[in-house]
Amino acid sequence: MPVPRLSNEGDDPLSIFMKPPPYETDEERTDRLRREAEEKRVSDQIDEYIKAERAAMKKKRSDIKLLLLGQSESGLCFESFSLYVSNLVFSTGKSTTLKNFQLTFAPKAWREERTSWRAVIQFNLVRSVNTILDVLSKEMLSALGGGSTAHLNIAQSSSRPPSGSWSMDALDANLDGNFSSDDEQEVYQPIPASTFPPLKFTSSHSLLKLRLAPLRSVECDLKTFLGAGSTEVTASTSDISQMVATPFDIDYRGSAPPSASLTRRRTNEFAVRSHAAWKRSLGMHTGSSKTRPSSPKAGLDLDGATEVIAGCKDDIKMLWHDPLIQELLKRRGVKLGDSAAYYFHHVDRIANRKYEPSDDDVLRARLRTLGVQEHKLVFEHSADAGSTWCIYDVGGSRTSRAAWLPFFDDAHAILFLAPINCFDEQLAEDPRVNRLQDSMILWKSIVSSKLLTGCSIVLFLNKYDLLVKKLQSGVQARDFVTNYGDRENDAAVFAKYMRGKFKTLLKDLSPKPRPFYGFLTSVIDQQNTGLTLSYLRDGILREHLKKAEIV
Ligand SMILES: Nc1nc2c(ncn2[C@@H]2O[C@H](COP(=O)(O)OP(=O)(O)OP(=O)(O)O)[C@@H](O)[C@H]2O)c(=O)[nH]1
Ligand SMILES: [Mg+2]
Repeated sequence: MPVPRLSNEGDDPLSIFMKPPPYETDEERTDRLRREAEEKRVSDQIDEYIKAERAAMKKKRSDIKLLLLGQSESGLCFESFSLYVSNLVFSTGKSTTLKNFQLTFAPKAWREERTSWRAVIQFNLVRSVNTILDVLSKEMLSALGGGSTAHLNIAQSSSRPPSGSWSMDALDANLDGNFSSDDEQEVYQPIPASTFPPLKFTSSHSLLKLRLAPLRSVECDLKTFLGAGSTEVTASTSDISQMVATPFDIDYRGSAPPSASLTRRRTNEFAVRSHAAWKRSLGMHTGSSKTRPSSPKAGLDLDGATEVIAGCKDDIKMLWHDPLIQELLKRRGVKLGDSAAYYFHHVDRIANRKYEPSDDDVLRARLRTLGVQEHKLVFEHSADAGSTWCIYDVGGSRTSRAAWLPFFDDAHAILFLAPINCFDEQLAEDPRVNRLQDSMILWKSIVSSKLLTGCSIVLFLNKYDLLVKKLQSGVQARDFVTNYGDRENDAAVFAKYMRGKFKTLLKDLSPKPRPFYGFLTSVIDQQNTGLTLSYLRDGILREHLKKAEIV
């Protein structure tokens, strides 16, 4: 049966309107066609513009902003005591977590960047060697009666009595982070020389010092090349009063917090950087060592530094494996940073002319973060290939924390790292404050912040591997955390206890109810961290989409 036509094409007003005039000349026709082509071009252009706008809006919606927060701190230099603190490093693992993000979700970009970490790893190794040489020199000098440092105990934590013990109640009373203790100098108490029998150094130690001397200038060169991140912040005692735990915790009384650009202008340390200068100098995607450029910045021949380090390989091994040196480091409580032992263990590979860093080497590398650094993570795999996350990695020292505030405004998620192994350590910046306590003060401030009400917050209780080692070495948690009571001195039990404390703080202090996500992590373990981050990515995305009412 023929379908009845509702209207004849000839009756359609649009068709009538668009119909060419009945007696059109050739010239008029050409003119009309040209006009129509032009109109179509403009119309297509508008369509394209709308399409691009839509895509940009969609992209904007899916761009997650993630802040990596947590403490870290500086070596503190009391000049009159001439302490061996040059290599003191306390951090939480924020930058290492960022590296794990790259390794897990952007492996191709990670592989291209990996070689550029070589200079940092060499610097970390050389710096540890030089710190040991400093301690050795001073000890040998004082054995000859030429110095007074043999009378100083610089141990910061486990080798001294638990003067830094704290209770959860004390935490409640000290929200501002200015925890007071009776004797701030206690950490640096002199001890009588007779406490230890003298160490008998020989001419081989003097020879080692001589043969390793070229590493001094290598350290200087690498430091110049790598920039300010290669030096730990030092603070004089006079700075202590200025350094509160949560400088961003200011009541702006209705006025807006300072913008990122304003903060950026105020001080260079607070600048947002997308890439460290040393990475730019290396062109980031450096190929083999043959094509690696010399640094234009320092006039430094990186291959020359590699040569010197390779030439010192056997002496470095000898220094590290010398039982007398190990005893000296123990007696003097020298801390070389979390990765020193790892790099010494792999010195055959690292102190080599053909050295190429492995993934693990890069995860262990230490370079202090200055201010706030922005990283664009472009996902390479899976359903969200091509989507971008903006990850802000911050410097965690108390002097850096004021720079965090402008980034709270539009953050979607915060990954907060607290080093669970440091329950027996004090801040070098302020020896009155226990490090885990400082982390909890920060956590309280973050979870109670009104600015961050809409933000998902995730906790990493990090450095769990170091906690296991510490408790196994006999350090008693109850000596430092008084409320811990008679619970077992076991890493899993202690971690569960602390996780509970962080959870309670979040539940009690959040302006609005929010779920607690708390993980025990060792972010140098790439496989487990990768799994945790995948889980986290899904969770953050789901929360984000829910808030944007996309699902
Ligand atoms: N053993 C162990 N070492 C870790 C862990 N997390 C980080 N580290 C090491 O600790 C050092 C410092 O880590 P970073 O990630 O640079 O610390 P950060 O929090 O970024 O420090 P700042 O930039 O100073 O705020 C590096 O050498 C890391 O390899 C961990 O879970 N276990
Ligand atoms: Mg960092």
